[in-house]
Order: sequence, then structure tokens, then C-alpha cells
Amino acid sequence: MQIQTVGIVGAGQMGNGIAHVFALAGFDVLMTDISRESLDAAIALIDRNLERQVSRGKITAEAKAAAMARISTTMTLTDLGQTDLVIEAATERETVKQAIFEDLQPHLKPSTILTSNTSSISITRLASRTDRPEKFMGFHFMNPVPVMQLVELIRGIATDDETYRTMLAVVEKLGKTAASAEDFPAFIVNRILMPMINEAVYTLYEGVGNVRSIDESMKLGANHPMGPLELADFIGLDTCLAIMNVLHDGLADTKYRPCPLLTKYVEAGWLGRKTGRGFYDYRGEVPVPTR
Ligand SMILES: CC(=O)CC(=O)SCCNC(=O)CCNC(=O)[C@H](O)C(C)(C)COP(=O)(O)OP(=O)(O)OC[C@H]1O[C@@H](n2cnc3c(N)ncnc32)[C@H](O)[C@@H]1OP(=O)(O)O
Ligand SMILES: NC(=O)C1=CN([C@@H]2O[C@H](COP(=O)(O)OP(=O)(O)OC[C@H]3O[C@@H](n4cnc5c(N)ncnc54)[C@H](OP(=O)(O)O)[C@@H]3O)[C@@H](O)[C@H]2O)C=CC1
Repeated sequence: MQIQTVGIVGAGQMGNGIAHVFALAGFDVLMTDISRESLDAAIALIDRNLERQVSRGKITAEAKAAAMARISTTMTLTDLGQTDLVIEAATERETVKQAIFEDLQPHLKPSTILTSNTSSISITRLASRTDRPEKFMGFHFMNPVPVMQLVELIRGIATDDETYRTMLAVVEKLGKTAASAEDFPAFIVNRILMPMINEAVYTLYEGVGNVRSIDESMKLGANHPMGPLELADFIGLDTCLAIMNVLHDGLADTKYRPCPLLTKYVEAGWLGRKTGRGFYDYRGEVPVPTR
């Protein structure tokens, strides 16, 4: 199936990055969110990130203008019903995602493919609540979307071959690389990455190191581009906790127990970069460790 129009639900850090790469690759993008401010902020951020690519000689000013012209926004979720491909990139909560697909369903054209950018939640379970589990897939981008090469493709138990082939072709058109993962909690990347981040929080909780020493150790000692706590702040601590809970519940193994300190930060509303404070405080000129 040929994909030209793409609907994106959720204009947070992932939604805006996904809109950016789709528009640059020539797709027409319609983005929605429950908050007008989030939509406006996403458009401004896409503009800034495209401009950075222009100034670094990665794309032309014409390509930037054409990409911006291909993105439109709406506050009405059901407007996305006529698109060829829907990518749900709302908050990592199963009830939120289910409600989005349920609300959208009566307005969808029969051929629309539904996907979720979920970091961890069962694709089979999300698909089973829709009228088209065979046209439903996990479509997992990495943050920051314009920079990271990988996209995980996750087939639910009912996903058909045509849908899978269509999504492989979309990933190719985006100039990215697909990795196929089976539909088990948190798939491949987060199955491996998130327990490491959780362990870094335990390392902090137990006083083995402070925020700075833990991050420096992993940057200089293991050549990670960001330390695990800096990366957790970058992903969003609410998302990290949600993924650990899916691993813990879904695999029923205590090795996935979320660190109580991670829970405490989320309860405080210290969700990382997006709220201005997490393991670092971003409100000043330079990030300052909070422990
Ligand atoms: C939770 C999940 O479900 C799954 C996940 O996503 S897990 C998280 C996966 N992501 C990671 O692990 C990211 C780890 N961090 C990194 O790779 C790097 O720190 C980083 C790429 C984010 C930034 O790299 P950096 O060298 O410190 O910064 P910087 O020099 O500003 O950026 C590097 C390049 O990316 C570009 N860039 C960074 N953010 C960008 C954005 N949002 N849009 C466009 N370009 C961007 C910069 O322009 C720069 O481009 P050039 O190489 O052409 O100069
Ligand atoms: N952060 C990351 O590194 C990665 C995240 N993901 C996944 O991507 C998804 C989004 O994460 P991320 O962008 O980081 O989260 P954000 O919190 O940055 O953005 C989520 C956005 O969804 C909006 N939203 C919430 N409910 C609805 C709804 N019912 N309809 C439309 N929009 C809604 C939120 O609005 P409001 O702010 O008003 O609540 C917010 O703008 C999650 O499933 C996450 O697991 C995948 C890969 C990497």
C-alpha cells in the first residue's frame, strides 16, 4: 500500500520529531494533541531543529520550507481518520492509548494502518481493541528522532505481511534502519537499556555514587554519549518508570523492580528535561545535579 498522508497523535518530544522526519521525507503530516500549546510548541521546535540542519549544511533552506509547508495541526482527533497511516505518540499509558484508538476507529477509512510509538506496551493487546489488528503495528522511534538511525518494527500476533512490508518501505523512505522485534514487554532496545538506567538510579539510591560520578563513569568508562541519569532525564522519568512497570508486570521478575527513588522523582513531578528538573536541575544556565 502507498502511504502519503500521516496522522500523528501527541505533539510531545517524540511526536514533533516524528513529524519532522516524515515531512522532510515528503509525506503530508497532520498532527494533533489535547493541548493547543503543545501543538504550537511542537511547530516552533520543528522549525528550530530544521533551521539547525540548514545551518549545518545537512539540508537546504528550500527543503526546510517545503517540510514546514507539509505539516498541519488540528485539535480534532477524528480529522486524522482519512490519513493513510496513524502514528500514536501520546503519553506512555495504556488507557490513554486505548482511548485514542477507540475514539478514532469510527472515523477511519478501511485502508488506514494504525501504529503506536509505545516504548513498552503490548502491541497485540492494543491491536485487539481495534477493528483492524491485522493492520496494526508497533512503530518505535528513538529520541531524538531526527538524529537516531533505528526504528523498531513490532508485529502483533495478528499483523499481516502486507502491513509489515508497507511499514518497512516507509522506514526506508525515511532513510532510517528497521529492526524487527517480537511483541514482548519493552521489545529490544528498552528491554536492555531501561534496566541499565534503573540500575543507575539504584546506584544513586544506595549511595554508591552521586549523579555526576555515575554519569561521568559511564561516559568516560563505557563511551556512552550521555550518562544514564542524563539520558533518563532526556527520555522523561515518567516514561522510564512506565517502561519499568511494564517490564516488572509483564515478565514478573523482581530484577525489573523500579527503583523507589525513580518513583519518588516522578511523584514529585520532577520528570527530567521536559519539566525543568529531574536528576539535574535545568532551570539555570547549566544543568546542576539534584543529588
Ligand atoms: C525510551 C525509548 O523508548 C527509546 C529511546 O529513544 S532510548 C534513547 C535513545 N537515545 C539515545 O540514547 C541518545 C544518546 N545521546 C546521543 O546520542 C547524543 O548525546 C545526542 C545525539 C542526543 C546529542 O549529541 P551531541 O554530540 O551531544 O550534541 P550535538 O552536537 O548538539 O548534536 C549532534 C548532532 O545531532 C543533531 N541534533 C541533535 N538534536 C537534534 C534534533 N532534535 N533535531 C535535529 N538534529 C539534532 C545536531 O545538529 C548535531 O548534528 P551534526 O552532527 O550535523 O553537527
Ligand atoms: N521519550 C522518549 O525518549 C521516547 C518515548 N517514546 C514513546 O513515545 C510516546 C510519547 O512520549 P514523549 O513524546 O516522550 O512524551 P511527552 O510527554 O513529551 O508527550 C506526550 C504528548 O502526548 C499528549 N497527549 C496525552 N494524552 C493525549 C491524548 N489523549 N491525545 C493526544 N495527545 C495526548 C501530551 O499532552 P499533555 O502534555 O497536554 O499531557 C503530550 O503533548 C510514549 O508512548 C513514549 O513511551 C518512544 C521512544 C522514545
